[in-house]
Amino acid sequence: MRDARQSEHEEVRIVRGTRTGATITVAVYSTERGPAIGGCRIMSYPSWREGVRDALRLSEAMAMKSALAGLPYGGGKTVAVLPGGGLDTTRRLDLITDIAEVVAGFEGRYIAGPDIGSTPDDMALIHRLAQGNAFCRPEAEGGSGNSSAATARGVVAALIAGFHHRYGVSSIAGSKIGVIGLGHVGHLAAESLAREGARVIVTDIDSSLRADAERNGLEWATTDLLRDELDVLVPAATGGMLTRETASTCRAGLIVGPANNQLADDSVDALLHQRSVTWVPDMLAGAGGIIHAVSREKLGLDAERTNAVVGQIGDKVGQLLAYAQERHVTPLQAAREISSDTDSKVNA
Ligand SMILES: NC(=O)c1ccc[n+]([C@@H]2O[C@H](COP(=O)([O-])OP(=O)(O)OC[C@H]3O[C@@H](n4cnc5c(N)ncnc54)[C@H](O)[C@@H]3O)[C@@H](O)[C@H]2O)c1
Repeated sequence: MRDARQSEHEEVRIVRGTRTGATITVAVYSTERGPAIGGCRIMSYPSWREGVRDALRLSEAMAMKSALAGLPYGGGKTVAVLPGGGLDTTRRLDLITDIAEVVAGFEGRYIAGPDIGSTPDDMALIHRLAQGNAFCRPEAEGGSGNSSAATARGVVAALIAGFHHRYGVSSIAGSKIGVIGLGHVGHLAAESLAREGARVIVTDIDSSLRADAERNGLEWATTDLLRDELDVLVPAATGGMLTRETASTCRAGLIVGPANNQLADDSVDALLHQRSVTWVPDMLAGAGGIIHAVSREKLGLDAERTNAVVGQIGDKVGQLLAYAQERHVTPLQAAREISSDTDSKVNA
């Protein structure tokens, strides 16, 4: 039973970077399954408290992601609040060094990875300064490199499995799919879905991406994808897009995408469920990248075997949605129950 007065996080450190003054939060939700892993987010926030709140939410989601993916790791997250006015190259290196110092203090209980605002090169520096506790260094330095392609592969596997559950067919050819966010993951996923024969409509706040998208067979949206009639909506931008308001007007039958923390709050999951919109939890749909990093760097699997493990996300999505249907629970409840069940098996 949750006691709302007590933190569920195992450990949270909020540190003012000695070189940059940036507020850096490292939140470790749990190390029960193994060391906590989670990305390092560097972005601007309205206040440092918002940064801390994001670290708390994202680290909990990472714990669920690891458990659902069956990885021998717990969940953690770093959030560094970008100082006003941004950072030049030297100050940015100072910030990564500040972050590495905090990561090093966890002595292996937390392992960093890239996320919004950080790169495989940053992980190489953290790896050097924090006793090797960073994933996804560039391949030339012995790491598994950028994980976006694996994340996109996992999203496509999750989408096809979700499609089968929702519509009873496995082929997405001819379906209408909307993708919000054409960044590292979004553009790879969108192009791959178009290759499968879907009509893929895309949007991004960066309109300079339009020409490239159209060259690659994607349609640029002229309407609001969050309100359009779609077979599938793919949130691939930032989190929090599914609010009570957008969920109550959303006309997609299925929502599945990589964006972390898509639901503004847990009540949105229930609202989507009531409205018969099938939502695939992002903790599972977006797990391809972390599965790739762990499989290559820690489990020593080759590229082919790693791709096969990433592809198993499809089976896991099918199982999760079937579990939710059989027990009359929402997908988020199902994800919580399945992940805590795998945690208790680890602890047994
Ligand atoms: N990269 C990975 O391997 C990975 C793994 C797991 C989860 N994720 C999550 O998936 C999402 C996408 O990751 P990414 O690496 O492609 O990020 P990215 O920063 O490369 O791309 C995000 C894109 O979304 C666009 N965008 C932002 N706000 C938008 C809005 N309101 N409407 C439309 N477009 C908007 C940005 O312009 C950008 O092009 C993020 O939430 C990330 O945390 C990524």
